Parts: sequence; structure tokens; C-alpha cells
Amino acid sequence: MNLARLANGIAHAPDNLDKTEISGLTLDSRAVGEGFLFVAVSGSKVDGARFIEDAKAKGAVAVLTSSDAVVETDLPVIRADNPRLSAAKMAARFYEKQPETMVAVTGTAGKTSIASFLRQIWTATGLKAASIGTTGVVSPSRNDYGTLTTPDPVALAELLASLEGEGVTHASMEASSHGIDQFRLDGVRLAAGGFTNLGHDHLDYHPDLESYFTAKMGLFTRLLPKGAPAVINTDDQWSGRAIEVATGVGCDVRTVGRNGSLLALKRLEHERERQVAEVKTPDGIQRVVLPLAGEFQMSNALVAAGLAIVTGTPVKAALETLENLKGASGRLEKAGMTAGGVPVFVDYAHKPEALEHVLRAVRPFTTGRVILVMGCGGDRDKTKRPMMGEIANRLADVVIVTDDNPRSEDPAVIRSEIMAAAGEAREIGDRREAIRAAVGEARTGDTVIVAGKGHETGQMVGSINHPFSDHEEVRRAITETKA
Ligand SMILES: CC(=O)N[C@H]1[C@@H](OP(=O)(O)OP(=O)(O)OC[C@H]2O[C@@H](n3ccc(=O)[nH]c3=O)[C@H](O)[C@@H]2O)O[C@H](CO)[C@@H](O)[C@@H]1O[C@H](C)C(=O)N[C@@H](C)C(=O)N[C@H](CCC(=O)O)C(=O)O
Ligand SMILES: Nc1ncnc2c1ncn2[C@@H]1O[C@H](COP(=O)(O)OP(=O)(O)OP(=O)(O)O)[C@@H](O)[C@H]1O
Ligand SMILES: N[C@H](CCC[C@H](N)C(=O)O)C(=O)O
Ligand SMILES: [Mg+2]
Repeated sequence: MNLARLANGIAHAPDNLDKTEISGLTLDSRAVGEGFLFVAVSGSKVDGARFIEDAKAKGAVAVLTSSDAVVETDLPVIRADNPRLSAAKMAARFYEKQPETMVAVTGTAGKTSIASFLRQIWTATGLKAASIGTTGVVSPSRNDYGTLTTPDPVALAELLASLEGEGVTHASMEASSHGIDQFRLDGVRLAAGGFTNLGHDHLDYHPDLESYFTAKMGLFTRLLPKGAPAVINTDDQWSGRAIEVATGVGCDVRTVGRNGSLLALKRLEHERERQVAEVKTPDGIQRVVLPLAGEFQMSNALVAAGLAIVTGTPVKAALETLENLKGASGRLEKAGMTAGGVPVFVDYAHKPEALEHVLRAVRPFTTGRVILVMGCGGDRDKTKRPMMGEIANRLADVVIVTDDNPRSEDPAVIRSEIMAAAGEAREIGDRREAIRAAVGEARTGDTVIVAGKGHETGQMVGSINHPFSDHEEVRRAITETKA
């Protein structure tokens, strides 16, 4: 694409760019190819401007950087006040196509589940749908493992174009606070947005909870077009504030939950691994069956149904399809059952509120003890550690503290910070051994939860990701215990 056209109205380009053709763009010099525009931004670790010469050596033909950056290069330099935002807009212009109906969901917990549920509702009603998020990308023709919750803007734009090329018309995606803050979604043409809840997470990145909330609200204040529907869960401490913000910027706010204006949860009965609800809808009361345990899953299902409804799915169909929903991988997922009939769940709770919800969710059908295996990630918000230790100690009967992606930190130090608040908890650093111990001591009536890694397929120690799956380890432990 012609560079002058690519930059037009998005960034200030020198006058002589009419003849420069761009074959791609990237924020990472390591990904530059022949004929690329290199976007040099200052990051949390380094200043991308340091890599302009590397980018040039790899074939970059122009640079986009901030208005005030001092750069020395003979490549043409395009300037913008906010080069991350400009990069997202340029990527959208470069790749052009996107699924016709794009929906993004934000909040501390439930995004992956909702993105998956929404894709399943759309698919069940005959649409070609995809979901994009922490667990990867799922579409009628792919099931790719993911790394980031919200991909970088260029990868995202490329992905959306390729989904459109596959014939996908509806796509749901997760908007992480990092993603919103770093302008990764600013090129996405959104039809609707959703909000789940706000809890303690990522306070290593955001200065405090208030700024974390403000970042999340960027979905409504910046990313949704004026008048677009915003589906908000009513049952969180932050729901009122989120409704206020979304209403204030002119979103068409529809709420779901106990006091929902679109979908109101009137009665909820928990059975062992499913729940039955009565939901008040604009078309009257409808019975809803959800084949998943945990009240939080009902909340997620209602947000997903709400998002389907505001993007055109009939109310009755949206709620009926919930009966066949599959949980997202590693979200309170039964990974196996011991010989004594003890269910062993793998769950992605790696933050306080999630852990609390999951421990509460299994209590109604646990006649014996709740046995929990948990840890906390290295190089991530350290203040979560004692909070999660305290919750584990208060809500589980047996707690085994183990490793969960120590990354560059000393795993023993991470464990000790959890242990300091975890009462009688036991410490078994080796996650495989910890899972084996939990499964080994489970008796009929107990429930085992292995928390923190969910769908992940590796244990990150230093910078090496060692293959590791909680699902596999649970199955192995069950087999070994039976033998
Ligand atoms: C803290 C964080 O979010 N960092 C993201 C951010 O990096 P940054 O801009 O701060 O990077 P930096 O290392 O300081 O480098 C600055 C710039 O120089 C560039 N560079 C760097 C080295 C080089 O050799 N050449 C080069 O061009 C980098 O590509 C970057 O553009 O922008 C990059 C490009 O989009 C992201 O890849 C990177 O994600 C890192 C890998 C990451 O781990 N992010 C996590 C924390 C994250 O985003 N998580 C959220 C939430 C998860 C959830 O709870 O669901 C997510 O959406 O996944
Ligand atoms: N609505 C909810 N309220 C509280 N906890 C939840 C809710 N939904 C899911 N959880 C808990 O949070 C974990 C992560 O759920 P999910 O992956 O759907 O959320 P997420 O917002 O995508 O999280 P992440 O930001 O880590 O990717 C689940 O395994 C469960 O423990
Ligand atoms: N997207 C989350 C994943 C955390 C998963 C947990 N297993 C950990 O390593 O802390 C993050 O990067 O904070
Ligand atoms: Mg997620």
C-alpha cells in the first residue's frame, strides 16, 4: 500500500512519500520484512527507537515514531502524537477487512469464558463465528493456541482480515486492560462491548485499582462508537460505576444479572454440575439450563447471551443455546475423577476474586473436604500473593502451595509470600508432586481444585517454558493412584 495513503489523516508524513510502497508494518524490529514500515515506540522496558538501524537492515523503508522522539536515520520519518494509536489505525487500513460484527468484552474475570460462550451461541444459531483471546483463536477452520489475551494491533488486524477471508461474519474478543491501555484494539470496528467485573489484578502495571478501572472503561469511552450497545453485568461492586461511565459517554447500556434491564436472573438452582435459572427477558420469563458448575458461569453466560441479543440473535434462541455450552478450556473444568469418585477440576484462578469464586462454587456439592493446589506467577503483581494465600486458607480445607510460572523470580520466595498468609498450608514446589499429593489424599466426598494455569501448556522457569499441563498431570496422578 502507498505510504502517503496509509498515513493520511492518521500521522504527519513528509511530503515526498507518494512513491513509497509498504509491504507490511510492525512494532517489533525483529519482525521487520522487506518494504516494511517500522513503528518505533517507547515501551515498558526499552525504547523502540534504539532498533531503527536493525529495522533498516532487515528491509524497513520508513519509520513511524512519536512527535517528540529524537531519531537519527536516513529513512523517511512519519510522526504522530500517539504512535501506538496510529499503528493500530494504520494496521486496520492496511489489512482493511474485518468480520462484519465484532464484539469485545472486558473485566477482570470471565472474558475468555464469555468470548467462547458468545462464539458458541452464534455458531449454534447458524452463523460463522470466531473467538479471540487468552486461550487462542477458534473459528470454523482453526483452533490455535494463544499467547496474549489481546494480540498486538498489527497481528490483530492481520488476524481479523484472515478470519473475514474464511467467511467469518461474527467474532468475539477479549479486551485486556493492557490491550486497551496500549491501543491494541483501536483499529477494530466494534459493534458492541461487554463488562463483567473488576477485581485485584495487574497492579504491577496499573498504579492503582482506580487507574485499572479507568483503563478497562476505555472500551466504552474510546473504543465503542457512540450509541453502540454496552452489555454490563449488574452484580459486581463496580457495576454501578461502569454503568455510569458507559451511559455518560452515550453507549446504549443494557444490563444483565440479578437486576438486569435486558436479562434479569430471577431464580437459580444449583445441581451438581449444572444450574437451572429463570430469566426475565423482554419476551417474558424463560427457563435457562446451563451445563456448567459455579454461579460465576451463569453470570458469564448472561453477559454472552446479552451480547448475542444486542447483535441480532433472537432472545429465545440465545438463551436456549446455553443448554449446550461447553466451558472454556481450564475454567472450572473437570479434568478427571478418582476411583473414589472425587472430581478433580482444573481452573485458571490466578487472582484473588477468581480463587474465591471457584472455591465457593464447589462447596455446594462437596460433602467432604475441598483440596486446593495453587501458586502465583513470578514477575507479576506481587500483592496478589498474600491475598490468595488468605483466601485459600479461609475457603479450602487442605491447601498445597506450589509453583506457577516462577519466570525470573526465585520460586521459593514466591511460595513463602503466599505461605505467610496461608495458615496450615503445605508447600510442595514441584507442581507435578503437588498434584499427585492432592489426588492421592482425596477421599469420597472431597473435591480437588488445581488452580492457576487452566489451559496453559507450559511451566515458565527463567525464560524457558517447560512443557506442562495440569490436565495431563491430573490424569496421570489419577492413574498412578489407582495402580
Ligand atoms: C507489559 C506489556 O504489556 N508489554 C507489551 C508491550 O511491550 P512494550 O512496548 O512495553 O515492550 P518493550 O519490551 O519495552 O519494547 C518497546 C518496543 O521496542 C520493540 N523492540 C524491542 C526489542 C527489539 O529487539 N526490537 C524492538 O523493536 C518492542 O516490540 C516494542 O514495540 O507491547 C508489546 C507489543 O504489543 C507486547 O508484546 C508486550 O507484551 C508482553 C510480551 C507481555 O507479556 N504482556 C502481558 C503482560 C500482557 O499484555 N498481558 C495482557 C493481559 C493478560 C490477562 O490478564 O488476560 C494480555 O493482553 O495478554
Ligand atoms: N464472572 C466471574 N467472576 C469471578 N470469577 C470468575 C468469573 N469468570 C471466571 N472466573 C474465574 O476466573 C478464571 C478465569 O476465567 P476467564 O479465563 O474466563 O477470565 P479472563 O477474564 O479471561 O481471565 P484472564 O484475564 O486471566 O485471561 C476462571 O478460571 C475462574 O476461576
Ligand atoms: N494473563 C495472565 C496469566 C497469568 C497466569 C498464571 N498462570 C501466571 O503465570 O501468573 C498474566 O500474564 O498475568
Ligand atoms: Mg482471558
